[in-house]
Amino acid sequence: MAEVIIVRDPIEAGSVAASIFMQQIIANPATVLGLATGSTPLTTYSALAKEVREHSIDVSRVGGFALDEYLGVPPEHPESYRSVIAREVVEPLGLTPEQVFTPRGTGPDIARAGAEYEAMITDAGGIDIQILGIGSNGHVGFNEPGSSLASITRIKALAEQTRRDNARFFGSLEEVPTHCITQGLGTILRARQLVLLAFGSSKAKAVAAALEGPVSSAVPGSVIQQHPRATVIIDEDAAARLAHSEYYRHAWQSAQDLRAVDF
Ligand SMILES: O=P(O)(O)OC[C@H]1O[C@](O)(CO)[C@@H](O)[C@@H]1O
Repeated sequence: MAEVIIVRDPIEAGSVAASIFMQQIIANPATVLGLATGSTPLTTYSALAKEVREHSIDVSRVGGFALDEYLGVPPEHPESYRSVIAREVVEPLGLTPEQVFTPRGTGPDIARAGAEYEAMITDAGGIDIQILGIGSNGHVGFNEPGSSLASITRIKALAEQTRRDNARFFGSLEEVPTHCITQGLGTILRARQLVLLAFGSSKAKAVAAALEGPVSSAVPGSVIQQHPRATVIIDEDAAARLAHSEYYRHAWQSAQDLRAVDF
């Protein structure tokens, strides 16, 4: 079972998650990060960048792999996940673009892009710590409901709900791509540590299903239950539908402990 930490707001979640990432990077300066996009990880990335600056952490050997990419969106497009990761992670953390990889969403022989990406992750020694958001329909990465629990990086169609959710990043719903390339649930489960975050009432149903429902491809986020080393950091609105929130609230103490970690 994942450790569940309920926090007051996304800022606090970001500082708790950044502490976990810092511990990992300090223990292993050649850490391979698994990187999510979307709005959820933003407070973690900015808190981590602040910690890295303030403690002059050497990140020259850190590597990174993004979870997913839109299909057919060129890397230089401002909403490609390559661009988003460059803005939100590479620049603030002081990494070079060569340290971080995103799945290829364009180019020749696109059907091979998933297998290529899997090979790149394997060659890098696997992902040490993966940050995850969860979609309002329970998706993680772009593994929409119905994705195989053993799936690897591949091309997928985006659910209509996900396209609507992500329309805010594009001019209109019509401009949101229909397909993506995403790490699979099997790829995600191979990461050595998972940190899943969720904020707001729109995520409450997905969070409850993922943490307390059956492990099922109907709720891709439920794979978190199968991981031996997973932490879930959620605000009170996202925790609102959990049946066992008293137990999880108890975990609030560990948020205090994590914040007190002295680097
Ligand atoms: O964080 P958001 O924008 O709510 O999106 C939920 C999740 O969906 C994805 O954007 C799909 O890639 C995740 O990376 C993200 O965390």
